[in-house]
Amino acid sequence: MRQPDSKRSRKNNETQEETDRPKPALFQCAELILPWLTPLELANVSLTCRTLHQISKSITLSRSSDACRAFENIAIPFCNAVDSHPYAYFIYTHSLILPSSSSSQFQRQFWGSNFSRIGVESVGLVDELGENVSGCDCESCNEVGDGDTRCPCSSLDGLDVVRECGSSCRCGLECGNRLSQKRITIRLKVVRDRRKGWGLHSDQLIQKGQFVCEYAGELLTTKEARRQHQLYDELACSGHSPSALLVIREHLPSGNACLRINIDATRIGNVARFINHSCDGGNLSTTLMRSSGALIPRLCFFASRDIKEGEELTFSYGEIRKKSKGLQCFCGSSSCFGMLPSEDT
Ligand SMILES: C[S@@+](CC[C@H](N)C(=O)[O-])C[C@H]1O[C@@H](n2cnc3c(N)ncnc32)[C@H](O)[C@@H]1O
Repeated sequence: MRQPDSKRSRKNNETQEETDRPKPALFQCAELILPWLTPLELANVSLTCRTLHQISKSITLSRSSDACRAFENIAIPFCNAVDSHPYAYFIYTHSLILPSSSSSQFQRQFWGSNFSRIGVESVGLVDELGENVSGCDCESCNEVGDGDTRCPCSSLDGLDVVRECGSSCRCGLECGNRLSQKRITIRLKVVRDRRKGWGLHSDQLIQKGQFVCEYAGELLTTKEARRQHQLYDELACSGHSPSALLVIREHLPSGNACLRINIDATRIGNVARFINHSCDGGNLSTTLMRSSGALIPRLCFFASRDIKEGEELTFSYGEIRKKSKGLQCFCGSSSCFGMLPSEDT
């Protein structure tokens, strides 16, 4: 039934007044402070009164809508149809970080509010005349302008490391040889599975060879990694959240030595920390990329075949050798070994 005009305009005025009315101080403070809280702190605060309960609810909703805390170009939502976990809590970084910087800088991170969407960084560069500059013009490169990947920086370094332009090149992020530095551009989602926990899924068709994401997290020394590994094993036995400590070995060109890289994304990482293992090698290939001027290579994921929208993204965590105790594997592939690979195997 249509409302009489006078009644409708009174209602509109009331709604407008409600929007214009200054929010109570408690409300304003809560909107600023609550997004900094951990899930447990948020749950405790939400029990104290109805207003804080409402704000906590909207923060939880906002957190579950973007696992990346607005640090990536696109939002990557959590989807859970199997239990009551709305999201997984971790501190977001889109690149590798040293533990020394993480300890002081990343104790807390703002996450979950209507105004938490920060400006997306532009990757386009302009020259002094305001023209768009594109293509590779790094110092070691004679070809300027076409932006393809023929720059000498892209030649293979040693055995398995691919080189990209980096801080020692004059080019910017628009360079065609910085494919893996442009952050995530593919639509993804983090989906809950009853047995494997969270997993990363594609939310669009991904073509074979496309860059998906890098494995970001804290770089640990081997001694620290061994200590953390032991701790995570103990925590896993008592039912704690899964860990995301990855060990990679780069074979050095001499062939006599290898560089061990330990990336721990358990506390601080990006969405790659949700990629589960598959015994058949999965649909992602891993490549070590070294940016020109950087000492440590980055571990990057590429589609090893065309991946359909909705498919889970997986890769092999490593070789499986016999071990009496370990986590059960639920990859579901016909070649499933029954157990997850582990550093100690
Ligand atoms: C890097 S995390 C992957 C994300 C994790 N599923 C989560 O919920 O955060 C690695 C952990 O995921 C679980 N996982 C990964 N692949 C699995 C598989 N094929 N079967 C069972 N659990 C798996 C294990 O608990 C493992 O320690």
